[in-house]
Amino acid sequence: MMGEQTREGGGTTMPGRDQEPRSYYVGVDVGTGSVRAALVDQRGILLAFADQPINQWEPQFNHHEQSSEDIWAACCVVTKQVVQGIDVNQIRGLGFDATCSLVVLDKQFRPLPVNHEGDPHRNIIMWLDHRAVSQVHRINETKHSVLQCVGGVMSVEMQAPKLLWLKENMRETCWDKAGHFFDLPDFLSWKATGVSARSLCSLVCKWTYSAEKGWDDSFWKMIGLEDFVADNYSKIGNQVLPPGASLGHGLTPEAAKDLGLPAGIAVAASLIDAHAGGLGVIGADVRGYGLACEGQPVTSRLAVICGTSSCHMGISKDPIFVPGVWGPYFSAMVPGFWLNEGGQSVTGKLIDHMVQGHAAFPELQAKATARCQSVYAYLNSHLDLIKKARPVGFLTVDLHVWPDFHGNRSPLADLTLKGMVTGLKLSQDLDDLAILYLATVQAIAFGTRLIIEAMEAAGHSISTLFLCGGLSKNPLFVQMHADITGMPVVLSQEVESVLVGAAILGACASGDFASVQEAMARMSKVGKVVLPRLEDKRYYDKKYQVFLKLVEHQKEYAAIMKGD
Ligand SMILES: Nc1ncnc2c1ncn2[C@@H]1O[C@H](COP(=O)(O)OP(=O)(O)O)[C@@H](O)[C@H]1O
Ligand SMILES: O=C(CO)[C@H](O)[C@H](O)COP(=O)(O)O
Repeated sequence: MMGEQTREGGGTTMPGRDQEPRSYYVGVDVGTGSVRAALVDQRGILLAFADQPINQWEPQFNHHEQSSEDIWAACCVVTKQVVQGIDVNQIRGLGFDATCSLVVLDKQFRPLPVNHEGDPHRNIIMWLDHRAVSQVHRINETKHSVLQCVGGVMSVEMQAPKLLWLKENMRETCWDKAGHFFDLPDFLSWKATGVSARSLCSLVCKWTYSAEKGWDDSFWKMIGLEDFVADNYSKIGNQVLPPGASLGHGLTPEAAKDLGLPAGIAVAASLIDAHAGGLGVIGADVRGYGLACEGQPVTSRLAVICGTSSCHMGISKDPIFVPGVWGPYFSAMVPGFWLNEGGQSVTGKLIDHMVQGHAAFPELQAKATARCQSVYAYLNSHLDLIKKARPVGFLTVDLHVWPDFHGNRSPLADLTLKGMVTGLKLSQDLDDLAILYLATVQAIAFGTRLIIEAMEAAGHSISTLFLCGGLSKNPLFVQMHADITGMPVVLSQEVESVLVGAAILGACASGDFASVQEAMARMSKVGKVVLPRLEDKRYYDKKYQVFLKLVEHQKEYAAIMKGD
């Protein structure tokens, strides 16, 4: 399935027909399920958008793989689409963001298999791959000081355990032959420019690099990856640049041909996708919306990027250590600020799983198709029908979900946790599916509340949420986040704000803006504010109490089963 849409930008007609000469930037966003590109102008207006799904393989449970060649080919398709019909000489810069997946290449930069089947096409261990459980346990047992900067506990989704897994499980076929391990955003900028410098964002957030102290030799030696120290980190990056910095001589002629762009245009050091979403939303001018954050520093804003997973990005002037929340990471998103990143590993993926796995899903699909609606739009209108006079959220008074079907990333940092549902009945009709969907959406919002409470207990002071990503297109998801956290939710003028973030990188690399902060202020804009229904607070406070009991009970069950 391929979607493409172009639309008018802020009162203009089509790109290129403006009276004023314009500068354009191309943003490319590689999410878990698809690659998207946008043509964006210097005001942050999206003039063209295209997307294309990408392949994923799950050869075994908890093993998730992708192909870097497949992803690059999709980047080329969508980029060519968004620049069709414009004068490409007006394109000033290109920025990439991507999921934090691990790309493995040999010494000649060719893909190497990360699987026992030996399929070299599948050379990416995806971020949500949980194959390295034993490795991450051993890494955490070292209690090395670098763990303080990942919330005290390293996640199995980070790169060090995956690298150790490759060394321990695929020594001859992968480890010994490998020449380059890239985070996916850095692979893309290398592919575009031939420059293998890594972004500070990926190395700091997923590889234990410190913006102030660099690599810590003792960590790599302690976990059994001393190989990297011996060759001065050449395989994982010994040249590091801030996101938005211009790379080498810009786009190479070969990549320019692939992407349909002029050779030599500026290409930026990239960002992880959640961080690009953060740049796309967090700096917007909120004057005139009556929001508390208008009179508060930018540190009162929490960007929540909700796609396959949700990432909760909070910034601070001084480092804040939040148990179970990644960071503090210096300058990994907004330069000069510390970043804490909370997260839920599966959110969009969980909603899809619950809906698609239900017995009434074929009926839902047929009815939604008949109305030319997405299944989510259909479910939302179905909930509106069955709620009668009550607020929709009250339909789940006796149905509760714990959402950690893929472990808990934050703030419990426990990959052994599982999903829970309580309140099931014998019915399996469409009403039942709609209410289960609602309870799942609510559970994800309660997870966000738990993360915010952990961040506030450690010193953050958050008043406003800025949502983006695929799930922010779902009005029920947005309203539940407002109601359950009690905070207003700001949605950007551009729905595809992650792409605005990627374009901000391209704009910075082009030199058109003096700083990331300046580009953020000019290019991110408020579209809509969704206020919490404070009258429902008591109900959600009670449901939150149940939510917390669920995990308490899950731990008790595990303890009972472990006992003699
Ligand atoms: N129009 C929509 N309405 C409701 N939910 C949506 C819509 N579009 C996407 N989603 C949800 O968003 C998730 C994907 O978000 P997306 O940002 O595209 O993910 P990723 O960046 O991880 O590829 C899906 O799992 C789906 O649940
Ligand atoms: O770890 C992350 C960011 O640090 C993200 O969860 C990961 O990159 C996947 O993102 P998405 O859900 O948008 O596909």
